[in-house]
Amino acid sequence: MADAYVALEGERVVEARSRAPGQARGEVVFTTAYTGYEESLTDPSYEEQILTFSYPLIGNYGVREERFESDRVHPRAAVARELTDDVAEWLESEDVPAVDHLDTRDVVTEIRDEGAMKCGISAGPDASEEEALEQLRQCKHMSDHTTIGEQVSVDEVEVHNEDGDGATVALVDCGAKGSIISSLVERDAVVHVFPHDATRDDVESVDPDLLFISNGPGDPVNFGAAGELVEQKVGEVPLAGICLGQQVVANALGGETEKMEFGHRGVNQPVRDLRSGRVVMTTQNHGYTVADPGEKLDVTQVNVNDDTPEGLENGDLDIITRQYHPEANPGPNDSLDFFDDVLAMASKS
Ligand SMILES: NC(=O)CC[C@H](N)C(=O)O
Repeated sequence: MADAYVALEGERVVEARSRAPGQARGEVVFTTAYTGYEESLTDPSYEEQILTFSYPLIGNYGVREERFESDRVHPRAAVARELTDDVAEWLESEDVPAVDHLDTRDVVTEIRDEGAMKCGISAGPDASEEEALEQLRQCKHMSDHTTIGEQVSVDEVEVHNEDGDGATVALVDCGAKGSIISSLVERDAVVHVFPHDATRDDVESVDPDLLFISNGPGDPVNFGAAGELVEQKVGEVPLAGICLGQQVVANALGGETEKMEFGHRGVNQPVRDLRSGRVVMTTQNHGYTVADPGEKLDVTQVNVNDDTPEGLENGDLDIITRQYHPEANPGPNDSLDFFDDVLAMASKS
């Protein structure tokens, strides 16, 4: 007998098995990544979403903290065909509901056909179809999480590699993955991590060589302070951005973003560099995209599958951004040279 229910927009309820009890709601998304469940489940960009794994067996190499991208699980719930006990116990200890033993091919197909959708989950001994539907009714659209930045950002400035010899980076934490910080630190940068609503004065107090806008969850228009900072600092200091960071930079410089039908989430998204013609495999996790880069930014890289902008640049203003995750984790390391490029830009400033 089912002890978990997944209610999808349109009020279709799918029966499942509870692996970690609780009630949850969020936009249901899927990742096609076949490894890297620890990294995905701790990626702050999944805040307020329900993460479905299209790969059928999740957890087969355990759970190790050193692979975490932040200090907690961010999706509101996890859905898989089969979750191992290790993962189920971890999610239960984090109070994050998890369900399995449902046909995830069916859920993924529905999202692909109908687009990103709201979802409600009820799991455990007290689970009911009605509760799953109630969660669904209370679910908000991702763009309506207007204060999501507060949920995922540091409260106070943190400094990494204070004695480093490299560039001074002001990283605006909109929900930064740990691997972005470690990729910069490995290149000897001194990284000052600022709250999502840092002001121009805050950032100028460290006299940065590079202003870096991190990844983060939801609609980039809800990160107004970061956008304002970009507007104020453009031309004065080199600028870099990853994922939400690319979107914030584009919006601040006269471009526009929009919600995608069902987004890109996985570790084998092909990206073509328009200058070299080279294609790299990339890690992605985004539901919004740059619809119009504006006049100041050139599209330098595109997604091979749907032509959406994957890289934006302005050589005169020293701006480089990526829609994908060059820091990988999970996923391929093919585009780690992004960090060398942005730090080279910082050192000539
Ligand atoms: N990984 C991210 O930074 C995600 C960017 C943005 N929140 C989106 O969903 O498009």
